Amino acid sequence: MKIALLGYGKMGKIIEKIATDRKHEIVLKIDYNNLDELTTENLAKADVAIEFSTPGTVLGNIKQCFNAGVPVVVGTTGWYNQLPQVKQICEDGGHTLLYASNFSIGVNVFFHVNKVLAKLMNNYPYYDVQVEEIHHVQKLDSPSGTGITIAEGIIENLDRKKEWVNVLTTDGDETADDNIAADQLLIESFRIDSVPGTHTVLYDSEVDTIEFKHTAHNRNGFAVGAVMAAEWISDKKGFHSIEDMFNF
Ligand SMILES: NC(=O)C1=CN([C@@H]2O[C@H](COP(=O)(O)OP(=O)(O)OC[C@H]3O[C@@H](n4cnc5c(N)ncnc54)[C@H](OP(=O)(O)O)[C@@H]3O)[C@@H](O)[C@H]2O)C=CC1
Ligand SMILES: O=C(O)C1=N[C@H](C(=O)O)C[C@H](O)C1
Repeated sequence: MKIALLGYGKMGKIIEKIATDRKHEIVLKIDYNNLDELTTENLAKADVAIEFSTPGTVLGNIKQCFNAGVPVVVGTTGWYNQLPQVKQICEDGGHTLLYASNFSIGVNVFFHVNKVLAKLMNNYPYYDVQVEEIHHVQKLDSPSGTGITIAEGIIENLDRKKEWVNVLTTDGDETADDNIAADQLLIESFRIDSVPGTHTVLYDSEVDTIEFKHTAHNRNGFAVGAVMAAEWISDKKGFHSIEDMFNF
């Protein structure tokens, strides 16, 4: 397949390596320094685009892909309040998009088990639950997209939680959960050094704590999943999330 990379930072560079290893060809690489090359004509040379840029640039890039008629895999996070609008434009125009807050296979298994666990915990009301996420200090958005997906999975399945709230804890701060109502689910975000991504669900009672945790050792898992998604979506139409691909 011919692939356009929209965003050529930490993720774009690893995706290039994985895609090339899988015998794909990179026909376009866009970062902040060559935005003038992001034209309909150049995009149309690709079979599929993979978008890992920034929360502020992702929507414009998605629209460019729609205009060029190129299916797009979106990994960028921090724009999910716009999902309904993008879904509408995608479906009305007969375009193709797949998005995921996290493309790693391990995290998608985690998402599935998280929902099963949340349903089970309806039987045990003396446990409170919270989500923690740790990422590198360059991360622009909080909470992480993965943290939001985990929280949504809990809220859909655990009757006593109705909405999530986020606290970004920086060095030296104590956890500020005093103002969290019983029906709110805390997502606590930490930004530390170069951590690739660690997500934990904690069920805490007076007598014990259950910890359910995923630790990314590097970014390769995200990149492999994104290239697999590009392969999967290249012959499809419509608006898809990664759940459609894994089909657990
Ligand atoms: N869904 C998933 O599995 C994962 C999602 N992510 C998400 O992916 C996004 C990117 O992450 P990461 O690669 O670590 O971030 P980086 O900051 O390393 O890379 C972002 C890239 O986007 C480029 N860029 C800036 N403006 C534009 C534009 N208008 N069009 C295209 N590219 C542009 C930057 O260029 P320049 O450097 O020149 O400024 C840079 O190359 C983040 O939102 C992150 O949360 C990350 C990992 C996994
Ligand atoms: O910015 C990152 O690095 C990551 N972002 C994604 C997110 O916001 O969940 C996925 C992964 O955790 C790495």
